[in-house]
Amino acid sequence: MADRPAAPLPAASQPAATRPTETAPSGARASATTLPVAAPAQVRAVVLDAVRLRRGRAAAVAVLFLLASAAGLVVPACLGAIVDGVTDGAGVPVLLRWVAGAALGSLGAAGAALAGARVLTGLVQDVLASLREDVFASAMRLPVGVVDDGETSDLLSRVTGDVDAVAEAGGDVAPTLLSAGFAVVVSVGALTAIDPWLALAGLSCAPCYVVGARAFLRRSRIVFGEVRVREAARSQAVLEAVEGMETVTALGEQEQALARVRRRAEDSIRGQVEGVRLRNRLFRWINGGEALGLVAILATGFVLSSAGSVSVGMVTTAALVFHRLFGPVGQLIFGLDDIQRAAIGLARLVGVIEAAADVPAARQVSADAETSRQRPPGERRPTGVELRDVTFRYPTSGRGVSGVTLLVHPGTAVALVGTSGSGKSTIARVVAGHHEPSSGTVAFDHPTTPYYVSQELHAFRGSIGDSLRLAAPEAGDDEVVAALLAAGADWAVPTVVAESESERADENASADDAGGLSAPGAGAAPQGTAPLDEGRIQQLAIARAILADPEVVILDEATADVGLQHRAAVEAAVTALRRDRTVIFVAHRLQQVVTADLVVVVADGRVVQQGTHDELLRSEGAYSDFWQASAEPLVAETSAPR
Ligand SMILES: Nc1ncnc2c1ncn2[C@@H]1O[C@H](COP(=O)(O)OP(=O)(O)OP(=O)(O)O)[C@@H](O)[C@H]1O
Repeated sequence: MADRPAAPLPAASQPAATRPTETAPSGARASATTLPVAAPAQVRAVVLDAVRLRRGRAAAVAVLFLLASAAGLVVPACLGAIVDGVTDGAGVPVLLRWVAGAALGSLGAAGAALAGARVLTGLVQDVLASLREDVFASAMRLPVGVVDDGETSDLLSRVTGDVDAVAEAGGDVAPTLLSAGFAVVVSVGALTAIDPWLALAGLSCAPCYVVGARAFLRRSRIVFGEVRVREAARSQAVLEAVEGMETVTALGEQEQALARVRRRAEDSIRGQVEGVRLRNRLFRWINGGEALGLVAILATGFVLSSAGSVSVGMVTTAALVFHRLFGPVGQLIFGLDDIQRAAIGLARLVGVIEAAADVPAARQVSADAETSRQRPPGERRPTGVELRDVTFRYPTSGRGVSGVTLLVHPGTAVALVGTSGSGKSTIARVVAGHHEPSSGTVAFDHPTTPYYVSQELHAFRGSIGDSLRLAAPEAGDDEVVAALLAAGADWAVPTVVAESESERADENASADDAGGLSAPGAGAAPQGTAPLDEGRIQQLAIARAILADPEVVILDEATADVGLQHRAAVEAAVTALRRDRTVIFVAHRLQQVVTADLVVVVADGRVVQQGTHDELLRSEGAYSDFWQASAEPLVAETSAPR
């Protein structure tokens, strides 16, 4: 058997008692939300690592953008030569050669830029995909309260909104940033080659760009953040008024409701006007810088050409080289806002990874989790589990389990039974990897990812599809639907289908809507008609586990907290989850125990009996006592301090 490489912690199911990372890791700043935001150095390290792993493609991008910038210089150089040719009275064939050169140069530049952008887009998408996987895998190890605190839906907003912000910036801004960067370097080089004074004159625009960009960035985050807040408040007021129409009408408060909507709409408009003003101020700085640089180049060129050190054609080339920077530099400066948003998004994403880094679950296990999901179901390898002389004590109470030895054969189900506080959940959590044994070993037949489902009920905010995909980020709609059906959550299928249709509609809408105003909430996923009851919440938790497709499942009283009316549905879901897997379950009802291949009786932190149900019934001991007492539920609500 292979020693457990540190067990994972499916986020959606971890109990409060084992929340190990409520502190931010060093270097990560705790945000107002539960999850930390990574420090810039951490973000840089993650991005550089990702690029280093793809250094071939990164080098290709650099070479292509460099080529594009260099080829782009051919056009102004040829135009300068044409000016000189005309001045010197060159013939038409000579001038046509320069025209052809300019055409070839622009074609070459466009081709190289296109190829560079293509490779870059693939690279960015690839980096993002692996980042998103890392974030999901990390989220799997985070405690449920951290994953979603019921208020802010922080994790879901990170893996959707932040990934989108980074993807947007990666797709649109990164090519602009790179081409502008290379264009600036190559152009300054070209101007220097013509005459260093011309390069210096061109650089006179830099202070305007720097001052304008700094002023913009200082305010943009606040202003555009405020715009978003005010827009949300306006939408909220509209929604409240519409949803509460009957109450508003009954109380005769229509005027107040309308006034509130009007106030918030005006607030929102004021915010947007402020945003437009901010952009206009930036425009002024950019245009001022461009005018200054161009005038400086022309003036310097005039002096130089009068002195005979450069030709008029060369000055023309210099002016055109400078002019061709207007587009990319302007785009770059206006893209700063997106870059900033992407940087914040990245810091929030890396924050999730950093938060999970302290959880005692190794990264390799997350990789295992993904591997186990990618296996075709028929090829799932049943995995045995062996605990040898395992001891674990809670530092705060000194209680726990000791000397636990237990062999779970591949594909079998083991029930842990015992009175309250006897140590059943502790054994389950040790196998799940939530607690590292202070002595003894937990070993699996082969590296695997046990999936832990607790009795804790947690209704995720956000869409059902997203909440299921926490266990399997790349799962398609059909897989999500299959998991829901397997868990008997047929009721959720129409919602998930509507959610993904609405997401597609949103994507199409945002593709059509180039930065325009879309109706608030347009395409929002239809919400369920009623809040989820505990039975449905637990069915979703089990569907999530089915989607994760683990080889070993640990069920810690998964049906304990659902009401009697939901028990049958949840137990049916549990039966589907258990199929063809190795299962360790904490039983709280005798009826569940008879379904186990092995029953393990725990008392006072130790295993006191184990065997099949029939064997244990035949022998005297705690188990037959339980049956004789026929207590229902099995776990007496007694003693045991926590
Ligand atoms: N987070 C914790 N911190 C300190 N002590 C704990 C903690 N969790 C459990 N214990 C103690 O460890 C012992 C074993 O608890 P455990 O939860 O494993 O029992 P259990 O058999 O699962 O009980 P129940 O059926 O009530 O859940 C108990 O004495 C309990 O008080």
